[in-house]
Amino acid sequence: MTTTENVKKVAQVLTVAGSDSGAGAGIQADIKVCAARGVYCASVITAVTAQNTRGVQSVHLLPPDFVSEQLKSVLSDFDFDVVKTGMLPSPEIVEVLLRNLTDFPVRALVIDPVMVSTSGHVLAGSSILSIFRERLLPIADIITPNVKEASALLGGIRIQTVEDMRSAAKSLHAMGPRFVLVKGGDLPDSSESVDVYFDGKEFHELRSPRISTRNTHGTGCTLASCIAAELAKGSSMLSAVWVAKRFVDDALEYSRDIAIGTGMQGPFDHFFSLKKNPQSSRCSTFNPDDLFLYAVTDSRMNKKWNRSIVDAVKAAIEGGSTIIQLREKEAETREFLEGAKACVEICRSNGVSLLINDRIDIALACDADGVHVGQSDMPVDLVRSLLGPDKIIGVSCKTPEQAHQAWKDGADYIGSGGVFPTNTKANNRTIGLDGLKEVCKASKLPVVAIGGIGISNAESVMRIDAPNLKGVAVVSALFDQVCVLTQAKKLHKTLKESKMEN
Ligand SMILES: Cc1ncc(COP(=O)(O)OP(=O)(O)O)c(N)n1
Ligand SMILES: Cc1ncsc1CCOP(=O)(O)O
Ligand SMILES: [Mg+2]
Repeated sequence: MTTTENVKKVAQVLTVAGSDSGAGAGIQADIKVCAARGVYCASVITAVTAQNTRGVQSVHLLPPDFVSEQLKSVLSDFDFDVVKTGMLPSPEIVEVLLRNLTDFPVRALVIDPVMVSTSGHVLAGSSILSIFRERLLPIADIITPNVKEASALLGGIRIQTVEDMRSAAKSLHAMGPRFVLVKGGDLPDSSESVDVYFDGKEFHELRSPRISTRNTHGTGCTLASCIAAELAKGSSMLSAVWVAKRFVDDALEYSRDIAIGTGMQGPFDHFFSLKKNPQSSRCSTFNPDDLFLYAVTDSRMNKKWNRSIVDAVKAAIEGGSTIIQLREKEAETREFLEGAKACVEICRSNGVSLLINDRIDIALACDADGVHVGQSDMPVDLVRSLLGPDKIIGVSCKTPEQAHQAWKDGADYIGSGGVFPTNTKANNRTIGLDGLKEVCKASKLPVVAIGGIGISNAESVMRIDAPNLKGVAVVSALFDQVCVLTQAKKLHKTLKESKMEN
C-alpha cells in the first residue's frame, strides 16, 4: 500500500506480443528496450515461439481466453501510458485485445503489425488483415509496418521506391491511425535506410546510413517499443520516432561485430549505452558527420535582427544545418531555459542534435543532447560525469596538447579556431588554417572549424588535408544576416560542393 504523498510516477508501457526464445525480438526485445530507455514494461504474451538465430522452428498460440486473462490482470491494475502491440497471431486474439481496450481505455496505442519474421516465417497470416484494417488501425496512434507489411495491409500493392512508401503511408493513414511510419529497411539497392513518416498533412523522410551487420534480428520490435517508451515519457510523436530510429542505429552500430548464435540473423545489444567507457570504446548517439554545418546562435544578433531564438533555430535547420548550439551569452537564465526547451522540441522533431554553450545547468534542465565548453569552462571530465555517457560533449582546442586532453577526458568532438579573425568573440587568438591543420593532425576526435568562416572562405577550410575535419561552425555567417534560411542554404551548398571535390 502507498499513500498518495511522495509517490513517484513511473512511465509505463504494456507490450502485447509473442515470446522469442532467442530473446532478440518479441516480448524479450520490448522489455529490454523499455529498460534501456528508463521505462517500466509489463508483458502480455500472445504466442510462444521456438526460435533462434537460424529462424523460427515452431509457434504455439496461447488460447485467446488466457491472453484475455493476462490483459485483464495488468490493465485493471497498472496505469499504462502506452500499449504497444507486436505479434497478434489470430483474429480471436485481436478480438480479445479490442474488448479489453474498450473495458480499460489507454492513452496511446502503438501498433507494430508483425506478420513475417526476419527469417521469413509467417507469424500472423492473412486471416488477421480484415480485423486489423477495420478495427485495430482506426484506433491506433501510430502504426509501424515495414514495406512487406504495408503492402499486405493494402492488398498486395508494389512498394519499391520511397515514392511508393509515401503513397502507401497516405493510404494507410486513410484507414484511421493518427500517424504512420513505413519502414524502408527492406528496400533494395540503397546505401541509406529511409523510413517515411506521415502525420496526415506532412511527410518526413527519416534517413540514416545503412549499417552492414548480420545482427539485425529484432529491429522492428525495438523501434516500435522505443517509440512507445519515448511517448510514455511525454515525447511528441515525431521526436519519439526520431529517438527510436537513432536508438536502433546506435545499437546496430555498437553490435555490428558481436557473435551470438550461429545463424544468419543475430540479435543486437540493447544495453550498449551501459557498456561505453569514457576513452576509447565509448559509443554515443553522436554522429561526427553532424558537424558538417554547425549553427551557433548569438543572443545579440537575434536581438539586433528582432528574431526569437526559436525562429533562428527553425530557419537554420530548414536551411540544412546539421547540428545546433545555443550560445546565448547575454540571456537571463529563465528566458534561456524556456527558449532552450522550445528548441529541444524543434530539433528533436527534425532529427538534429541540440547543444548548449557553457551552461551545463541549462543543458540538464532542458534535456539537451549535449554541451560545448571552452578551456576556461567546466572541465570535460567533470562535465562527462554530470551528463553521463549518452550526451555529446564538444570542447574548444587551439593546440595539439589540448586536443589530446579532450580525448582523454571523454569529449566527442573538438571545435578549433578562430581559424580567421572574428568580431563575434572578443580577444580570441586566431590560429589560421595552419593551426587548424596541426590540431586536426593531433586529434583522435572529429574536428569542426570555427571563427570568421562564411560562404567566401568555407571551401578553403574544407580543403585542408584532414580526414577528421568534419565541417564548419558559424555564427555571424548565418545569424548576423537578413535571412538565416537563405544564408544557411547557400553555405550548405558551398560545403557540399567542396566535399564532393575532396
Ligand atoms: C563548435 C564550437 N567551437 C568553439 C566554441 C568556443 O567555445 P568557448 O571556447 O567556450 O568560447 P565561447 O563560445 O564560450 O565564447 C564554440 N562555442 N563552439
Ligand atoms: C565562439 C567562437 N569561438 C571561436 S571563434 C568564435 C566565434 C565564431 O563566430 P563567427 O562565425 O561569427 O566568426
Ligand atoms: Mg565557453
